[in-house]
Amino acid sequence: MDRHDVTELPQYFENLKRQKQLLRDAQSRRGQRPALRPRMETILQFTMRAMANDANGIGSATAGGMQYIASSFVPSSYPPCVTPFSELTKTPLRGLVLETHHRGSYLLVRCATRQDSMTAIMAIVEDESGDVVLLQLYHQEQANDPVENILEEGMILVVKEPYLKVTSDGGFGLRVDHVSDIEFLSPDDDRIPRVWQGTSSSRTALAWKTEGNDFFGQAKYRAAIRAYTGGLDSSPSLDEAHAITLNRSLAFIKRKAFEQALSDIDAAAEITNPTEKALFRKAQALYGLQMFRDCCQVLKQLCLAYPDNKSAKSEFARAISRHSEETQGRYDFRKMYAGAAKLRPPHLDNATHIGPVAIKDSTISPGGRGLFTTKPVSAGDLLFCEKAFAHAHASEAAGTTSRAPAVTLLVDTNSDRVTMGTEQELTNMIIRKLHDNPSLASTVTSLHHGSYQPVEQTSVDNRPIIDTFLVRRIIALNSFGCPLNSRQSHLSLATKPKTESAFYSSGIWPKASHLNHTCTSNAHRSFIGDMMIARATRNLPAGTELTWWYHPPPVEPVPYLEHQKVLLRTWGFMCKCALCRDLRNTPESVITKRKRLLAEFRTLVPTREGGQTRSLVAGRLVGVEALKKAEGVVERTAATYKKPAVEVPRLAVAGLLLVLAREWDERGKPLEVARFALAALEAYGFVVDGGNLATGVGGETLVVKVWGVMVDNVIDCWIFLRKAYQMVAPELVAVAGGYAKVAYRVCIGEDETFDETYGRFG
Ligand SMILES: C[S@@+](CC[C@H](N)C(=O)[O-])C[C@H]1O[C@@H](n2cnc3c(N)ncnc32)[C@H](O)[C@@H]1O
Repeated sequence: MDRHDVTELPQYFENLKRQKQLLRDAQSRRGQRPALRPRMETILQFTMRAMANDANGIGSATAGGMQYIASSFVPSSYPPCVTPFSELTKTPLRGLVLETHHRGSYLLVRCATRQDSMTAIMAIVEDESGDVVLLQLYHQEQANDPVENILEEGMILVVKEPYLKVTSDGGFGLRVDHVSDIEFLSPDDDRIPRVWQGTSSSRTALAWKTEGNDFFGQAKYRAAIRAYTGGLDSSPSLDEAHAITLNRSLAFIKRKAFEQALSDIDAAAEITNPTEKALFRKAQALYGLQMFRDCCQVLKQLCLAYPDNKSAKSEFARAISRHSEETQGRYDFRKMYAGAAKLRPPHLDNATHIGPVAIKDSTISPGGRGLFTTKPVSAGDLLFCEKAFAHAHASEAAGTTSRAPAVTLLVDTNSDRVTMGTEQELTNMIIRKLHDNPSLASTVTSLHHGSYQPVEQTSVDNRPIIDTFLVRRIIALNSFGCPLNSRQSHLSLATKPKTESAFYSSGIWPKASHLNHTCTSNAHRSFIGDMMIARATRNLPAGTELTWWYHPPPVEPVPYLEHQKVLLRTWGFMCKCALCRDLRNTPESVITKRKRLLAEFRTLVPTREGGQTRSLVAGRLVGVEALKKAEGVVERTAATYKKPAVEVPRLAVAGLLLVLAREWDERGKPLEVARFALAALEAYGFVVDGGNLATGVGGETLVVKVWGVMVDNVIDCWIFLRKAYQMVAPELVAVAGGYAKVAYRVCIGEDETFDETYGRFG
């Protein structure tokens, strides 16, 4: 939904074809025994390449000052290991064959080099015989963490059910796609062979704690957690266990592993009554999990027991604000804009509010679910305002600063799609969040995943199992591309030569994922940072299934199948809404005629994008004669539609009528402006009573009887009307302004900035 699908662009389609050929070539080597390469040579070569990559900035978003677009290839999906470790058999590297998942086996390896990171985190690893191979870990963490490496020389790992994959350069490496298929061993793990054992096993709990604190001080939270865990495994005294557990809880909080933090805090509370520090951390973890009511309770307890604790008081106030957003749906939108402008990534400190909606069996998606109203709502009403479960931001500076996540070209041979954006980063974020907070798993895994068959087991050896390919599939079918904020996108429509309808930033909003598609739509989404705001576009009775479009309905005349192609390829369905049904019954000759008329209109009134953008070519003046002719062209276009616009909106015609309204506005002709703006609204499917200045306005009212398709242009229609009435029918100004404000609220998400954008009136 609003993501950059570039599959059809020739260069990317070629890329997809090439990757599929590589895949076939690789698979033809399945079962071959690889020729392992000499140890020292492999290590040296890898280390030198990693150093060269460091020097060139590869692995960060910039390479040599140029924008660096990483490319990632998704292999054929395979399930994660679900077998307990005790039932796996150890295999040496020499026991592995190419392109094979070694089910029932595990490898014990030690990192023989530092890490290098591209889209995967890589290092050379060795087994106990000293044989070496390239290890490629996918989806472990954000690949560009400047502080902490995932792989360090000397680290010992278990690779479950190893997969020796042929790489694109014809070599091979151990590829790990599922985070649960890898286990990082602590230095005193008894699975570590004697030859690899260091001196650590004799360390005291206190020594581990000190090491953990040192790592914590350097913001190396993973390492700190490993050290604290070492301390807890080294027979600590009760006091030591309490201190280490609480320290580890803070390291978990820093890594946003809130559930693990909570379980540590609860464990510490079993040793002694919760301390001030413990209560504070509990509140932090609950806040992180967005459990604001529970968080408020803990903070209340803390404030009562420790009245001098100022941080507790301010945290309490913050948690109360979130709780009231959550329950009442009232937001400080200006503060949200300020947050989105300042924070990078623009992840706002706001709560989700779910309004009058509920999930039920869909009336549109056969066998699927949908989102329905639970009470009557009016156009502009808030349906929900949802915080992203995960949101990957491609900053305005994507590819220009080392910390800006690069846009990734993702080539997926499972779905035959090539996308450009932040899907890769989003996948990593979701996997990490689920891994660290397993109880959140079903929020994501219950989302629609088409025909993908995930493993049923959710944990093994007390660790969560996360199926990367399931997450990928869910992202492909449910994620949304999003702007930094919808107001900015709306404003830029006035100046940009081309309307931007796809975005590089992306996210998953679980509630929003339940809306099905129609081109006519009765709900609209907008964004501020990682918050999605969904509003009704029409007055709807209780029990109405809510829909919006995944892919915008065509504003240019296109044949039926061309419009369905994207829906079918990306989401696996064909739309049967009124617009699509009408298009299916429209003969090709009529489409051709509409195209011809549109071209004629463009020669008469040359707009930047044929009438679909909100601004005209600067400095051009169209003669009145041409406008009259253009009007005739629009009339002839409208005559090609059989059904009334209220049943089948005429989006292409509406855009052209708005262009004419704008032209007459520039010439200061209010009667014409009102005529064309109202005609444009009608073409969008609105039924408006009154307001037509040409037919006389004395004492007339202006009422929307039926709401039509809600696009940014609708705001303009009402703004033009307001302006026209200001000149000749002041009694209608406030009404037109009120409708403009509703349209603005729907399309932008809020109406607090309406006056700022369109000026006061009246
Ligand atoms: C984001 S999910 C929407 C919720 C989904 N129906 C569910 O059961 O969870 C997208 C999927 O819903 C189905 N879908 C959405 N709109 C549809 C429509 N107009 N007709 C048929 N299926 C639709 C398709 O299977 C699509 O891949």
